[in-house]
Amino acid sequence: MAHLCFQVLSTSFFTPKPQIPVLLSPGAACIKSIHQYRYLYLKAMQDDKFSTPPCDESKVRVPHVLTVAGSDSGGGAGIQADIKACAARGVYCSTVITAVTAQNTVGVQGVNIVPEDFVAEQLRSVLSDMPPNVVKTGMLPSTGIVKTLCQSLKEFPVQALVVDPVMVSTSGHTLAGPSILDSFREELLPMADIVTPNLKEASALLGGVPLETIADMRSAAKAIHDIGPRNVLVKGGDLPASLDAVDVFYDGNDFYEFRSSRIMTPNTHGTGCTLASTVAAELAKGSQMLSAVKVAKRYVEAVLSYSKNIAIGGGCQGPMDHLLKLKSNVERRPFDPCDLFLYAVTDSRMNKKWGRSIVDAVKAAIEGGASIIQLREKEVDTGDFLEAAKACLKICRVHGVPLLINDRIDVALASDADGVHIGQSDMPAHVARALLGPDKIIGVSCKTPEHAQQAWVDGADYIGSGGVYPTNTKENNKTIGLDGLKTVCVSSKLPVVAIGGIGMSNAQAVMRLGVPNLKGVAVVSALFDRECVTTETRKLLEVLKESTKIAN
Ligand SMILES: Cc1ncc(COP(=O)(O)OP(=O)(O)O)c(N)n1
Ligand SMILES: Cc1ncsc1CCOP(=O)(O)O
Ligand SMILES: [Mg+2]
Repeated sequence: MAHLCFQVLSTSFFTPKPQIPVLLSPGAACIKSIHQYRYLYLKAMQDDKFSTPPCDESKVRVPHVLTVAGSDSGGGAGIQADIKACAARGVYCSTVITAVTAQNTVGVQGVNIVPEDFVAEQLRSVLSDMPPNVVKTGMLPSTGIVKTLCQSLKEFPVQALVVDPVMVSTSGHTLAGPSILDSFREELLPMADIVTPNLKEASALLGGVPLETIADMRSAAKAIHDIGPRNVLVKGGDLPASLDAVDVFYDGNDFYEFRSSRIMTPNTHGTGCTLASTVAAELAKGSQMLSAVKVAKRYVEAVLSYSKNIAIGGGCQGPMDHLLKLKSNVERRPFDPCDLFLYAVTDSRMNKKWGRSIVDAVKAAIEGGASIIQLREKEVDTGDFLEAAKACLKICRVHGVPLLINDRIDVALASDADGVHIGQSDMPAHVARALLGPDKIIGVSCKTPEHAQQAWVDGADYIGSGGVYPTNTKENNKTIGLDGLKTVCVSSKLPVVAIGGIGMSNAQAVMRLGVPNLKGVAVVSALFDRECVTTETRKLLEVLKESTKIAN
């Protein structure tokens, strides 16, 4: 079969030259007309038309998808979905707009087709200057636009072409009429690396055959494959009476069925565009087709599940919300140094001694008025630590109390805790920052002004300074005393919390040091090595409040 005559040699898309498709078959001439653009690609490689401009070695090539699609004013589908999906998958996305639609969650109110020559001009602008790895197409509303696109791709071949044959909107509005079907079949599909029709689109491409079963979807995938694309994904979301969502993938040799449980939500607008863009994004990053499709399916499922209850618009077709990863950070309230006022730090040995769980210890400290919690669980298995962190996080979120994890950045990431506290012998704070991103809280233990300066440079949010007084909780820990604490506070650009041997009897002495950036005390044994955590926390809170009254 024609498409088997090509093999990709290089798998890295970050080398200065694009991938090189190689004609394997001696009968290569027979495929020239079908995959003409790849032939031209090869020729262009030989002519060295593709040599990239001399580039600075220090510059990083980013995977890049060009989407050729319509704009959706509602932001759920089309160009807007494509940009969001690519961004969420870490891929640069450029855009050629073929139509501007007025639409919302109720339906499509209007469509304004961009003149063919202006689509051509946009294509030329992008393809001639910033060649994408992959082109993904969505709404192509006229035969002229389809032909213009095919012509441009012959002139500027790309590594892969993903065709989402958009025809009808989710609300039932025709976005590309039957007149484009011939140009799809004759020109665009034979150039495609994958085409991703839903049931209606697959049926339309095949002249209106009814598609009602998975067996029908397989036959359709095969029949569409015969038109020329290298791979076909027939999406079965609209399959009647099926509980699972089943998609059928056919690569010309084998069929694969992707099943996922149906997510009951009205917010499905943009699913098709998102799936195709994610396939394109994964291909641009260097994935093979099958794994790109698998990742895209999983991603769409995750976004659907995340968006299932969001309320945008009054209609019955709500959009998906792609940037789920960023979302949890946006919703979290930013770190306030005043949170350090009464910092409760748990201890696994003390919890064991008093027969309480980590979750019970945290509940009690919050009830007593702790303003921030740290799970300092040195002896707990990772799995148990993670479960405890997730459970504590639920409680902390309800009460608006930040939850930090001691030492374990992996547990903080996996539980989505608010941050970490790390010491001088842990991972450097700038590495923790790179792993945790800009929004998580990072605290660093500092005994000297030099430590404090480095913590600030590294992007920490606060420093913990001590041990102020001798303590049995941390072995071999040098005591810095009130003088050492004051020296660190005076030099620190970050807010400071004092730690080490602090309790009811000495908390006022610490707070009365009178250095403005000393924001509170962090306490382990005076809260947790006691029978009633709530009572001790309450009492300490009163002492601290008293000290601020006296200071003011
Ligand atoms: C608020 C606060 N300050 C200091 C520490 C001590 O952290 P570290 O130096 O990493 O020692 P361990 O707690 O890991 O034994 C802290 N945990 N919290
Ligand atoms: C973790 C830590 N870091 C410096 S001192 C210390 C122990 C604090 O525990 P306690 O409040 O029981 O003295
Ligand atoms: Mg530590």
